[in-house]
Amino acid sequence: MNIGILTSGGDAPGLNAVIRGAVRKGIREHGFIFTGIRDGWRGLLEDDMYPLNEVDVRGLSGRGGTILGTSRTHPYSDGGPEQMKKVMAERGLDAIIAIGGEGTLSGAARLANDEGMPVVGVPKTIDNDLDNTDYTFGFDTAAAIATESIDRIRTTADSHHRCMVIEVMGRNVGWIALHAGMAAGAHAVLLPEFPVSYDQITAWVTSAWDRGRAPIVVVAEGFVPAGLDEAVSDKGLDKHGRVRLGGIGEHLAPIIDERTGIETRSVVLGHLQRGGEPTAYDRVLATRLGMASIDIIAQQKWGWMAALSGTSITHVEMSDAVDRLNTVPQERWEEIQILLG
Ligand SMILES: Nc1ncnc2c1ncn2[C@@H]1O[C@H](COP(=O)(O)OP(=O)(O)O)[C@@H](O)[C@H]1O
Ligand SMILES: O=P(O)(O)OC[C@H]1O[C@](O)(COP(=O)(O)O)[C@@H](O)[C@@H]1O
Ligand SMILES: [Mg+2]
Repeated sequence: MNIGILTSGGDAPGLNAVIRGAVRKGIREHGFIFTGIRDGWRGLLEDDMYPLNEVDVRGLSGRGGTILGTSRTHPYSDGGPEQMKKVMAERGLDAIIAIGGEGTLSGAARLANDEGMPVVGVPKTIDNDLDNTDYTFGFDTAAAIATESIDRIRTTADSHHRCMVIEVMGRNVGWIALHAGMAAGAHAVLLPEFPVSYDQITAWVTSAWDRGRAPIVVVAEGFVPAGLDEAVSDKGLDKHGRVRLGGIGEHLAPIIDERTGIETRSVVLGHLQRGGEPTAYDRVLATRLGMASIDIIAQQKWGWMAALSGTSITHVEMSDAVDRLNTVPQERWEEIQILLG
């Protein structure tokens, strides 16, 4: 079999480890050959691809980014499934491994289930917003980078007796904010799932200040202050029409400053959270998921993806994983509140 591999959506540390795991296992166990498709669905629509062999994936488990490149190109644009089928036939591709988040896998599920295409998936995202898999690779690395950044910001906050607001990624879920906030000992943690009033934020900041601490506020980019209808975003749309989140940190800092009298600054961690080497946890998870995608192909389970359940790698239907977002549950929110303020 000739297997095409593509990476789509925002990059996540561990993508290269998936590619290496899949290619190694596919070649060694099944004698498959591989084709690297550039920049997600764009490469499949535009026939931009190249042969991928064992030498190409050498030493990749710890390398950040994706050697294949990525994009947010929609699979139903520019000729859509019919064009992809034509390219696959010309190239002799027998199956596609799509490595992506909820957007990419929604597309992959449609291509497999509605168009009859031989597509399987591997879940990735720093946001950890995919259902039916316990954790996605990239999340552990992003939470670790955010934690280290908050630790660093704390020393400057302490020195200047300031409040610092740190805005982290995550789109409409608060996993990165929750884990980094808990790991770094933040005094306020603000998640998209649970609106919080300015009064409550002010109370947490003041309580930390009154104990002699420089208050640390971690806010997820998708957080919606109580009373507002939608996330505070000042960045408009990306070139594919998707809302670009970000701006809540800059929104909150002057409000906290004015209400508490504590000098307040905000920092946006941004793409730093996605860059560089994956943690050991993400390397192992990504490698195992990549290898499992080969089992799914060997069993011709089109429309399925590899997933993590506890410590085991399982196979689940992609459509189930994208049905709903994996949001932070109420009990995790209640759990962290005892630590705030
Ligand atoms: N329901 C859908 N069906 C088909 N394609 C989709 C769907 N939702 C999103 N996409 C495509 O997948 C791309 C990647 O999704 P995005 O959310 O940006 O990244 P990720 O795959 O990491 O979640 C989007 O830009 C869009 O082109
Ligand atoms: O890289 P961009 O296009 O600025 O997008 C930023 C978004 O990508 C992410 O880093 C990852 O999102 P996806 O997994 O959906 O690609 C989000 O946390 C963030 O909102
Ligand atoms: Mg997404």
